[in-house]
Amino acid sequence: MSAEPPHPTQTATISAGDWPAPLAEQPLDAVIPVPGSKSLTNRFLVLAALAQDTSRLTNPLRSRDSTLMCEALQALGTGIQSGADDSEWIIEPNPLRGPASIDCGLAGTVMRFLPPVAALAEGTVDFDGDEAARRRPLGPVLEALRSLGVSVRGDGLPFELTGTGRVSGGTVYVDASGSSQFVSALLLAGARYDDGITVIHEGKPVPSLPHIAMTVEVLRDAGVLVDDSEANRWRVEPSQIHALDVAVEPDLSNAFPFLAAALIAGGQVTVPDWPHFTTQAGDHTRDILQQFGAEVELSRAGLTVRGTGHIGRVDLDLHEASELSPVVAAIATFADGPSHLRGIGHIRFHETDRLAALASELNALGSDVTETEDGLVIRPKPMQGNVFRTYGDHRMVMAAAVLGLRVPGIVVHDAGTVAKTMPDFTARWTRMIGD
Ligand SMILES: O=C(O)C1=C[C@@H](OP(=O)(O)O)[C@@H](O)[C@H](O)C1
Ligand SMILES: C=C(OP(=O)(O)O)C(=O)O
Repeated sequence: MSAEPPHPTQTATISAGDWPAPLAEQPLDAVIPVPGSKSLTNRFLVLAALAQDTSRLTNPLRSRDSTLMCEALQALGTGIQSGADDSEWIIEPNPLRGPASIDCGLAGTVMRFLPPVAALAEGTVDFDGDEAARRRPLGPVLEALRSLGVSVRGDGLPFELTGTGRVSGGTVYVDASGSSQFVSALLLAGARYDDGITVIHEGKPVPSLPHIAMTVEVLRDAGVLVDDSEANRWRVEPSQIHALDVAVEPDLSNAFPFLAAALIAGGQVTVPDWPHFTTQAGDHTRDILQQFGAEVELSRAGLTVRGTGHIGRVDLDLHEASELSPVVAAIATFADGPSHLRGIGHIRFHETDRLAALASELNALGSDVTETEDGLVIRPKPMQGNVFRTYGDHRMVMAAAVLGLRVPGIVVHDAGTVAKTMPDFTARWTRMIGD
């Protein structure tokens, strides 16, 4: 990531890495397929590395976060290759071993999911990541591993973990109010611990619960017994993990800005292959866009969103689907009155402090946005072009693209940072507008 430029007071100038967000000159009419889900791809990779036999993953996401996950698992001994064609990966589990160095980049799924896996390796594994990743919370996962007898030096990135090839397992107490990924991480590896694992959450409510439901679902599909019948308590029985042969669903959170575009620019956008049953938090897209005033139709063709010419104000609790917040905030700047986004205090520790970043960048365009303890209040005002800083956050790029549909002259700084989950986002976006 390059340094953030100051906000100019006049027309923005364009420098390397900047992307002038295109205006929508006419209503949209586009069908936009989106690549595989980050959350599913990285869970499947972890389970495949811990499985008893070779797995096949079809339509995996190819992006910075999934590449980092592959490289980390390979460093621990796992074999990962492209299959017969480019749309599949073959994953061959091997005994996990150190010494290894793991680069987590800025990926929450890598920095949280892999310490409990590395604990099963024999040898020392050191972890680090982007500068911005060092401020992302990790302590509860490392503390839980320590309570199971694993040797860990450090409380966040960078840290070092030394495994003996096995983990006793048992009950751990975790405050997962900072991230659902703390729970998912321990559950994913827990089946391979001698006594399995029981995770008990103690603290304020856990955010992003659909992501834990996703973890439970993929474990069950791999033959693992999971009890999630009680709130804030998850039990994973010790067992083998079956090899996987799975197709990854499209990433519904990455589909969200494309579908939102129909509401902002008018016309319609369809994302094909929308699953009719899914644990992805991105499925909240349907309800959110409807609340803003769009027409939403799930059919054999996929999910179609049509603009109605009206964008209504919303009062939304996004605790379950917090990764959608940046694009929701962008939509709200065009609404017919003030909107309130709640339940997302923890996104201050996502890729960046998303509440501060959104307030700063939207206000620089002329909107009136204030931060609350757990969200944002957005009072729409006329906006004009400016540099839109992205803080290494892929979802800030997506939010800026949505704004640029209607606000001329938005220059998205460091747009390449969107490669965290969608390297060809800007090309797809341009295609959607030109279609
Ligand atoms: O487990 C996962 O794949 C994710 C869980 C969520 O994290 P938080 O619980 O930290 O919000 C979500 O926001 C993130 O994008 C992906
Ligand atoms: C919060 C996000 O990512 P991560 O998996 O790095 O937590 C996100 O994708 O919005």
